Amino acid sequence: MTTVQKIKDIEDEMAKTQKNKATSAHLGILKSKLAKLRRELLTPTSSGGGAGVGFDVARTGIASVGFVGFPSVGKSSLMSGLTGTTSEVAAYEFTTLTTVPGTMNVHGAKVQILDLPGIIEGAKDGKGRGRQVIAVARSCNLLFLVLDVCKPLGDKKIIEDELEGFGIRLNKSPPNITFRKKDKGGINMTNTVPLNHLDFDMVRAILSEYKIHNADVAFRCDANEDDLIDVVEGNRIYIPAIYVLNKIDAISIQELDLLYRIPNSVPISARQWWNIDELIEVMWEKLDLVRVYTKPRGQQPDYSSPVVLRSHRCTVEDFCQSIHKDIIKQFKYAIVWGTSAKHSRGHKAGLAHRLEDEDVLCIVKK
Ligand SMILES: Nc1nc2c(ncn2[C@@H]2O[C@H](COP(=O)(O)OP(=O)(O)OP(=O)(O)O)[C@@H](O)[C@H]2O)c(=O)[nH]1
Ligand SMILES: [K+]
Ligand SMILES: [Mg+2]
Repeated sequence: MTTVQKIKDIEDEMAKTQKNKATSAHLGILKSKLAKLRRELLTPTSSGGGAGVGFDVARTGIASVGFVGFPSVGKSSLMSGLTGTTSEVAAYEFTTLTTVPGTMNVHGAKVQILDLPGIIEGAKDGKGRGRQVIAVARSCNLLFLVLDVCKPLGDKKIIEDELEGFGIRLNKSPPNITFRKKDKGGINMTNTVPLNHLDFDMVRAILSEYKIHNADVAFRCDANEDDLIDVVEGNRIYIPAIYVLNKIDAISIQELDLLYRIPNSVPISARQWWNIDELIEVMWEKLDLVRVYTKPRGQQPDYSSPVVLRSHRCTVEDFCQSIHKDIIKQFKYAIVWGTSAKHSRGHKAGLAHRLEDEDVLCIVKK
């Protein structure tokens, strides 16, 4: 039996099993089995998995945004308009067959855009080029899930399931669970908040499915079995996503009003180039980048070309590293102006100081 068939069998069994107190541990075990099989699919082999020919492209820019969606929803139309790169647009499905890279400037930051082939239901299990597409998506800093407004909700669910099945978690942060394997002592479970979805038996059942019989598990969030499996599996990727609802030129104002209720969504028309400003604003927020303007001593700051950092690595040291590795050796102190500075005259800071968006920085050398 192939891995895909095994997955299908377990999914069928889960669908047949009623969810209640008596079956919850059994369902937890099935979910763990499913997670393990999906990991097998993810692991690159000679016959597939990973990114493939035409899918690996050179990475440029401070961040990359992948366009994922069903065929012909308008991914290439949007990507061509944003980047000025030509990615073929046509009325037939599967026009785009590989990763097509382009770059755009978002508020001073150079961002790479990756146009991808359309995916279909079953993509994660090897249908179409789905696995290659999703493998590229896993490596992006932000995803645009492009949907056709004429059928957004059904498509949204299918695409989310495809990505979830491949270990991608959208607009979510890692569950606050710490998990440590031990040599002996059994399973020791603690929680700082009430647990409404898990009890000791379920936790033990899930862990034993992973042949883990001795471990400390500490829950600091109201986790469910999926969260626990994610932590045990450990290869989950948490990526912010924007639902780009395209082709609003084809619907009425009333229908548009309803669409605005979908969280993390931006309705646009790539054809008419409507509401692209809002899309770029939301994109900028989700990218969570930090622009730092350099000020040479005794001169005005250079506002034309900021040094752009990612928000989890934005100390003065990260700033120096991103310019040149030798700057650290000559570094004496920095003077910072902006929201991270304690006073407006300029704040003397060391390498560990965390910078904020639009700070101005002057490096004083030894
Ligand atoms: N009405 C309307 N049509 C659009 C819009 N954007 C794209 N289209 C049309 O939708 C069709 C598909 O556009 P593409 O940009 O090729 O779509 P894609 O998602 O890249 O398609 P694949 O590469 O085949 O997956 C083309 O005929 C476009 O002209 C839009 O905003 N409104
Ligand atoms: K197309
Ligand atoms: Mg395309």
